[in-house]
Amino acid sequence: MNQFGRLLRLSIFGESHGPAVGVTLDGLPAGLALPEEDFIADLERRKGGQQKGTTPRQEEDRPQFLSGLFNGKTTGAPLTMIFPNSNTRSADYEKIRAFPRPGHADLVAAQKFGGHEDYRGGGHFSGRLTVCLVAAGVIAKKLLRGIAVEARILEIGGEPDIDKGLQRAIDAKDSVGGIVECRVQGLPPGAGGPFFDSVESLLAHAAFSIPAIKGIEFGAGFAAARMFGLEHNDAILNAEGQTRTNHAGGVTGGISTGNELVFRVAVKPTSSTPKEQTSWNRETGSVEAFSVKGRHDLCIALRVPPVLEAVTALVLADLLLQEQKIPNIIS
Ligand SMILES: Cc1cc2nc3c(=O)[nH]c(=O)nc-3n(C[C@H](O)[C@H](O)[C@H](O)COP(=O)(O)O)c2cc1C
Ligand SMILES: C=C(O[C@@H]1CC(C(=O)O)=C[C@@H](OP(=O)(O)O)[C@H]1O)C(=O)O
Repeated sequence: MNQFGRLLRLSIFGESHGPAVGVTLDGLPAGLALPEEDFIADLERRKGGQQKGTTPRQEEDRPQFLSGLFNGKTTGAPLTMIFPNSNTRSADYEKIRAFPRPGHADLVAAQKFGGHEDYRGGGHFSGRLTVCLVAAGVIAKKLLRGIAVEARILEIGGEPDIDKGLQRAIDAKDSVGGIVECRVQGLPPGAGGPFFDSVESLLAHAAFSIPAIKGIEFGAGFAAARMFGLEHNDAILNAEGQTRTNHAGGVTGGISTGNELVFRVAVKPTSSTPKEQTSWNRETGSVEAFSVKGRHDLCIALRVPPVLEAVTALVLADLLLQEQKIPNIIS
């Protein structure tokens, strides 16, 4: 159930206000060096509290290795890392327990799990678990030698000037969404398959596993629907499949073309907006006004780039393992 990947299998576990969140990666090649300092850059990029508009909740976010690592290198056995939760404020959630937050998982979780779910901090649904994805992504990036995966924010609240987009939300005392683009350079042609394991299918599957992602498009994406064929076709320039334009975003027939892989995701505005809103009160049974108090990201998109890079790297590493382009033992 809570597993993703074919040869490189990822599972994540834990709750935002439980003792820890964690990740197990199975199928990793043996002999891959994993010094702790190699995790720091991406984990720091994901951390909250570093910039305006992100949660002030501060966690250390350093991996603790429980298995799969010996003498600083992967053993080939399942690798498990955990990230303790130490800065939780669960009382915030007791106060609004009567009100399932619109746009958050509170109500669906209660419906599905009958009230047994850990609702504190969004429990297992929380963006907190993306620390696990980022750590696993650091390892996947190491497997992608010569391939660069980079994501950046394209706009916040429809505004390409990110600071301006964010300031509008701060002034409005409301949350805001955004668009994040991911580009991959150096991906060889031949990864992916025509149907269920198309590069787009797998990346979409992985991207939608990030909480708050509501849309994805590859290359020209939805704009392709408004083009004529001649405009959209990417003229092929040589036997390597290099093309003059890249409306396909680096994938045709579900298979990587060797051109740059380009896709964008839509990140919704944080449901836990500071604004007063209404919800069905599960104690009184009536619809009432309430507001969320707590330490929330005003703009989740600010935190998404390293997470998107991570899931992208995981998908591509899995596909390249299948293509036998990554060895089973790293020497
Ligand atoms: C890095 C990250 C941080 C997030 N921070 C918050 C937050 O502070 N408050 C909140 O309500 N939702 C936050 N979310 C989004 C919720 O986790 C998400 O909306 C919720 O689990 C419901 O899932 P859905 O939006 O995919 O439907 C965050 C998501 C990510 C990826
Ligand atoms: C803890 C993180 O983000 C959390 C994601 C989140 C949510 O609802 O997704 C809600 C907030 O949780 P809390 O109310 O416990 O502060 C964020 O802080 C993190 O990203 O490490």
